[in-house]
Order: sequence, then structure tokens, then C-alpha cells
Amino acid sequence: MINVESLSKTFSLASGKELNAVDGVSFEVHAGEVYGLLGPNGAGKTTTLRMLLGLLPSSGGWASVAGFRSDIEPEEVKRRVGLVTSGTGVYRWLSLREMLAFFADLYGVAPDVTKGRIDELAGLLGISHLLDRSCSTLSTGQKQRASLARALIHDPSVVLLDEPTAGLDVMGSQLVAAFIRHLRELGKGAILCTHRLEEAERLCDRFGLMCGGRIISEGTLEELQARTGCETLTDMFLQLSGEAPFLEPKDLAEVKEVAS
Ligand SMILES: Nc1ncnc2c1ncn2[C@@H]1O[C@H](COP(=O)(O)OP(=O)(O)OP(=O)(O)O)[C@@H](O)[C@H]1O
Repeated sequence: MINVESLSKTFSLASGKELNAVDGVSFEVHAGEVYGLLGPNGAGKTTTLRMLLGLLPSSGGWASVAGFRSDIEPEEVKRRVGLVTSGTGVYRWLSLREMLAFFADLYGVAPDVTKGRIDELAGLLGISHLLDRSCSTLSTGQKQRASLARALIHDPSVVLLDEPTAGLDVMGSQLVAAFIRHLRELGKGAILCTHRLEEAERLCDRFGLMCGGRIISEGTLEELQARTGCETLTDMFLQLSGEAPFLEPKDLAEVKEVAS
């Protein structure tokens, strides 16, 4: 469903140097699978998603969604992808119903299908009572529900989630988790990028651990546990990236001593 093959991106920096933000990344995501693309800040996750969506040209390799190459047929790719980000972007001057209808129209959903789909998604996400409210009056959590509905309005086969729970409270995060489980039941392929590693452990079927533009390890949680000898994704990250926390517990004790 999603194929990424030797994908690379080199940025030319103002200093004249070059940065290999994504460096030969390959992975696949199948229908009904949630793939966790995880890594520290600057690992290259968002750049990978932008190339996959056809928003950014690659420097090498290719990506495809449902058989359509992002670099050759980006419009076909966008038609098949729903995007959820942490920026809960809604159109302030439209009602929620108008905004969802607007996006349905942009994606070419037939008008007679749109109404039923808005009602269905609003029911699923618990926002039916908000449909005729102006988007400008919605709370952060309500806006995120609206964004989730917007991502599915054209019934995409693939959903990309880039930090979907950033800034949300426990209830909001649980809703996003339920949404991701629902995607799996619908047989959609999904990529989840998140820094909440415990959340990723619970939600993803397989993981690609990214560091410095490369996938340094890939597999199910059990496979990664067997390979690394670590129990949690957090411990795996620290081990695989070869990085220790800036402060060891003994350092913290010293800091406390100095402070007292
Ligand atoms: N347009 C650009 N020009 C130059 N460098 C860029 C550009 N976009 C991203 N980068 C750099 O590429 C690297 C990867 O960035 P990217 O946003 O993909 O990381 P990320 O894994 O999504 O990080 P985060 O978890 O912090 O969002 C970073 O070093 C970033 O500074």
C-alpha cells in the first residue's frame, strides 16, 4: 500500500554545506497496518512524509501510495492520503459542516456522498452537536476531532499522522488512539510519527527507528526487543542512537547538592 525505496533528501544550507536529512530510507506499509516511524528531533521523519506526499522532491529513490509514485502522480497520491498533524488547522470563518464539505469538494467527493460521510464521521468522533458551530469557537480538542474527520472525508486508503497528539490532554490523546485503531479495522495503511513512545508501543504493528536520516532498526516490538535486549522503545532509542541522556542520575544528585 505504501512503498518507500531508497528515499533520500539532501538540503543545501546557506553556509554552502549539504545536509543529508533523509539518507536511503526504505520501508513498506500494508493495508490494515500501523507503522511507527519514530526518531529523535531532526531524524528526518517529516521530510520523509513530505516526500511521500509529493510535497517535496526527493534527491534520490522514490515513494508510492497504492501504486502511484509521489514524484510522477502527486495528485493521485494526495487523493489517497489523509493527513493529520499537530497543527489543528480549521477555517475560522466556516462552520464545521461547511469546512468538511469544502474539503470533500476539494477532493472531488460527489455531493450526494458528502452529507452522509460528514454525518458518519461526526458521529464517530462525537462532534455531531458541533457541526453548525463556527470553527473559530471550537476548543483545541474539538478542533483536533474536526481535523481527524477532515483527514477521512475523502475515504483515503492511507493516513499519515505527524505528532497527532501534541498539545492534547489525556482524553484527546485517547480519542486519537481510538481513531488509529479504527483506521486499522477499516483496512487503511497508516504511518504514525510521534515522540510519545509508550503511545507508539500500544498503537503500532511495526516500527522503523530513524536516526540521522536513516532507519537504523525495523521490526515488530517483539523483534526489536529480541534484537536489542531492551524492553521499551525508549531504552532501544538510547541504545541504538548511542546517546546517553545529558544528565545521569548521579549528575542530578550533584545538582541537588549544589542547590541545597
Ligand atoms: N527546508 C529545509 N532546509 C534545510 N534543512 C531542512 C529543511 N527541512 C528540514 N531540514 C532539516 O532536515 C533535518 C530533518 O528534519 P525533519 O523535520 O524531517 O526531522 P523530524 O524527524 O521530523 O524532526 P522533529 O521530530 O523535530 O519534527 C533537520 O536537521 C532539519 O533541520
